[in-house]
Amino acid sequence: MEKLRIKLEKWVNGGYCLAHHDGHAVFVEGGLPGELVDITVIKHGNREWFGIVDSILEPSPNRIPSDCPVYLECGGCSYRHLSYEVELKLKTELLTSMFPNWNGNTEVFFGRSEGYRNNVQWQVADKKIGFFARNTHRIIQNSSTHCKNVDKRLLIENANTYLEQYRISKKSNFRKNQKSDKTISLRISKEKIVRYDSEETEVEVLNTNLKVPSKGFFQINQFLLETWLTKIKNLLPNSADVLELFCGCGTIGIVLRDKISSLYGIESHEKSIEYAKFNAKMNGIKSFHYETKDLFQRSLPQEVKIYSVWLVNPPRAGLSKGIVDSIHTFKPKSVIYSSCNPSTLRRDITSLEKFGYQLDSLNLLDFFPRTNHYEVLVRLTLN
Ligand SMILES: C[S@@+](CC[C@H](N)C(=O)[O-])C[C@H]1O[C@@H](n2cnc3c(N)ncnc32)[C@H](O)[C@@H]1O
Repeated sequence: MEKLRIKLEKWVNGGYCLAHHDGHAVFVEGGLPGELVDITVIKHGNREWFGIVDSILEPSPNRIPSDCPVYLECGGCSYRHLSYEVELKLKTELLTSMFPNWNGNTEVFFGRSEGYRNNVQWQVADKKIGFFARNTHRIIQNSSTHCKNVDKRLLIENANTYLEQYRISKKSNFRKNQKSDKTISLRISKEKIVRYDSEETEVEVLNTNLKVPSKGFFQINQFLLETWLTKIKNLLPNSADVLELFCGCGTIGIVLRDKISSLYGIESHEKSIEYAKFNAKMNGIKSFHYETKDLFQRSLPQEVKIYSVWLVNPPRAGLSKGIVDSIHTFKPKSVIYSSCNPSTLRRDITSLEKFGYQLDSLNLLDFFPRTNHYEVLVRLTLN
């Protein structure tokens, strides 16, 4: 693989520093702006190359030693070589640079930067368990014991205590398990650890009990969940009539039920919708309706026009053209949009601005410390 000596210029999205070489933009991981580094080029595109830092000749004053022995080998984190404070500043700058016309205050919310993940997917291969090395199916030695992002209870040595029912507490039985499983996905359920693929999860948040089905989505940052929901609550008008798209098992609407008069929730995962109906009932709600629909396949029905607030929380792909067009057709007064992908969020905001919507709240919630990801919560209001 090609080696290069290169000066890193500036941060760009995705955890990369941008550099240039021989007419190519080079996206480098593991560096900091201003540093002179030796890199290995791991991918050559026609115009864009990707590289990873091998050694640093001129370090930045912002560089700190990584606290993870498998950092960069694993690929899960992008920012373990800078302080969390600098990381937050960087994420805020990257976000605000995507919205140059925004002149309001960008609020930044963060919680603990360690042990925040309430779920984990351990890979199993060659009688080992842990994370894959980036772009490979090779398990990194001992990686199941020292990931700092996951709740300690999910590290495999600790999870054994909780997983006795799976007979993986003894090494011999654990090996037996490895033959049948390619992954072991675990999630925290109140005080227990459960298997994501086959068991439901129980959560208590802001005086609300929720159940999440096996394989159903639930937000992963256990320390920022209440902060996020409270911020959404503050963006909602009183007695709102809400259309909740990509509603999962109903978390947002059900937790914020005191501010909502009526709600229609749509989501494609059938079991999540079953659980949303159950969760609403369990929390004493009668005026919420839920339906299973693929929001990327179908246009929205006429009856959604009665909902003046649309609450959308799509996967990374963002909103489909059908949903954006439906917003144009049905003209809700406001769209509250929470996204884990700032690029698709920006694309959708640009489309909605053409229909007369104006951004009036921009918030960064650092759901994924030490990685290049973060959640963005916005509100758009019709002029
Ligand atoms: C980011 S999650 C949000 C879930 C929920 N708002 C929450 O906070 O738990 C995105 C949700 O979109 C759902 N989803 C993915 N693709 C979909 C589609 N094509 N149509 C409808 N829902 C979809 C997923 O099942 C998931 O529950």
